Amino acid sequence: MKTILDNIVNNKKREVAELYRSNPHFEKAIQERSFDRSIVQHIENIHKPGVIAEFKRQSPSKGVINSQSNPIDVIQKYEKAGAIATSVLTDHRFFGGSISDLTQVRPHTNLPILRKDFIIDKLQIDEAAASGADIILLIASILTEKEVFDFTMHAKTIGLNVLLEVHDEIELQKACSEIDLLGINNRDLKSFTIDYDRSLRLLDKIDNTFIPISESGLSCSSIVNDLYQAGFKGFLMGEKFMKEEDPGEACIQFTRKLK
Ligand SMILES: O=C(O)c1ccccc1NCC(=O)[C@H](O)[C@H](O)COP(=O)(O)O
Repeated sequence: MKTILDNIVNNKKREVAELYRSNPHFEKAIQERSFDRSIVQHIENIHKPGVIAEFKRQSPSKGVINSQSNPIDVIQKYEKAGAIATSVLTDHRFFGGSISDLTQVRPHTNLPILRKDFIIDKLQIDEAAASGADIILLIASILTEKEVFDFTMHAKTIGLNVLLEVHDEIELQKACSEIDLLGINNRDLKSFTIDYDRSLRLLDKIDNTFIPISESGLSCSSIVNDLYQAGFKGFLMGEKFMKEEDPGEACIQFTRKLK
């Protein structure tokens, strides 16, 4: 039986084919990119949990989360809250986002921006760089080890940081030394169940050259503080903020409780 993730990837293949057909020219925008927003430096300079606050309108697991908020307003408040980076979901069909959300917010924030999407082709990496992203997400479960390596090298060549998302030890074996951030997803992308202990169990197995990030289903400051004490540096959080009428304010309130 097909999972949601299979459907997302199949749809992504159609979108990538369409992108190729449109014959985009990303080279100039890539050459003109500025390289002043490294999440690696940000994360090493703060001495508390680093929140990567996400702009997310809807999701396969929760349906519509927030259809009202404006990405610029939200992300400016995320910055005020002290987030170390922001994540912008650019998938339209399943998450209600778009690449124009990314291009829109770029001039209005100094935060490093993660393009949160399902990357299956190098052209999407070029598109991310040309549209203002500083970081891309690679999801180990939908890529081969070779693709993880090739896409990472390509992203690094054009000045992007790479967050590799894994869910178990088998996926962890696809990591290559050039990635910057290693994300452990607490959400099982097949069943959508959340298990924070997954982060803790896998943490010991992570090479200490990677910056460990705990992703998804995080809503409680005490859990984030505990995961930070255990060794996680960054925390990718979307729904906790986006389900509120004022997501930026929710982020401000949340980050005050981190230590
Ligand atoms: O969020 C989902 O339902 C989802 C389903 C299938 C694939 C990916 C999915 N989420 C993408 C994400 O990475 C999350 O938006 C991100 O980790 C933040 O999670 P949360 O704090 O639980 O909104």
